[in-house]
Amino acid sequence: EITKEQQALMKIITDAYNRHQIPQDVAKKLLQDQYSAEENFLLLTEMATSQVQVLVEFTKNIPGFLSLDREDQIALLKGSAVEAMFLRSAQVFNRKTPSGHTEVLEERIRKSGISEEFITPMFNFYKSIGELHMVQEEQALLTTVTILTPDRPYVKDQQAVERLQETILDVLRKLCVLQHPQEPQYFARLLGRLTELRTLSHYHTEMLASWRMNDHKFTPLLCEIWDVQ
Ligand SMILES: O=C(O)c1ccc2nc(N3C[C@H]4CCC[C@@H](C3)[C@@H]4OCc3c(-c4c(Cl)cccc4Cl)noc3C3CC3)sc2c1
Repeated sequence: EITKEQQALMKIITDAYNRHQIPQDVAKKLLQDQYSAEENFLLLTEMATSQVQVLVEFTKNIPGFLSLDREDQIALLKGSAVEAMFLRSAQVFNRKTPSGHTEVLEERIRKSGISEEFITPMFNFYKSIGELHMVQEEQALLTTVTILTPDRPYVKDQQAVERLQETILDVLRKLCVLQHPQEPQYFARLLGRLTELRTLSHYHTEMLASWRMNDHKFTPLLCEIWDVQ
């Protein structure tokens, strides 16, 4: 039911998704021993910066993305970065063999000056993603669907983005039927997570504002992608 070219498309995207990861020496920094709120924030800033770089590289491998209008490419990246990073980091929290980073990452996030009202929905999301037991192809395609959301702010040619997104949604829908035959609603559940991601993205804007109120500094790349400072 999945055509040859859909198989090829899925392979390109999944291979790119697996190839572009945070370098292990950066991830390892989570394990170093300072645990002050300041130290945690600095570490999380460094990791977010590294993850944005990884995200930009991954996006270049989405077939058709580089053919979009240049400014639209930027608008899609800016509009989806937080959501894509939530999806990517959900993997860390839901790994079968916890890489030891899981606990320390949670610890550092909980103690980095983020208010409880954002921590709760954040970890509920991580849990709800875990319950889906997505295969890596589903994770890669779902992240791609999130990046190719046509109605992000400042996107001019929404039709062009919609065409790309629909191509990916078609493959994802078929893959869900194949991977979860006992659960016909699985694809709908996956798309429901995208709604949850939009809510988290709004919380994230408030998280940034409260960090800034406490005079926290971000890196130039984070300032650019999140329009802060
Ligand atoms: O492959 C691994 O082993 C591995 C291990 C740890 C790890 N941590 C990663 N993070 C840590 C952090 C949480 C997930 C997204 C970002 C990357 C990073 O974001 C921190 C962050 C966030 C953020 C948080 Cl706290 C949660 C979810 C998403 C984001 Cl963008 N917002 O602002 C910030 C910076 C403080 C400015 S990727 C990763 C991979």
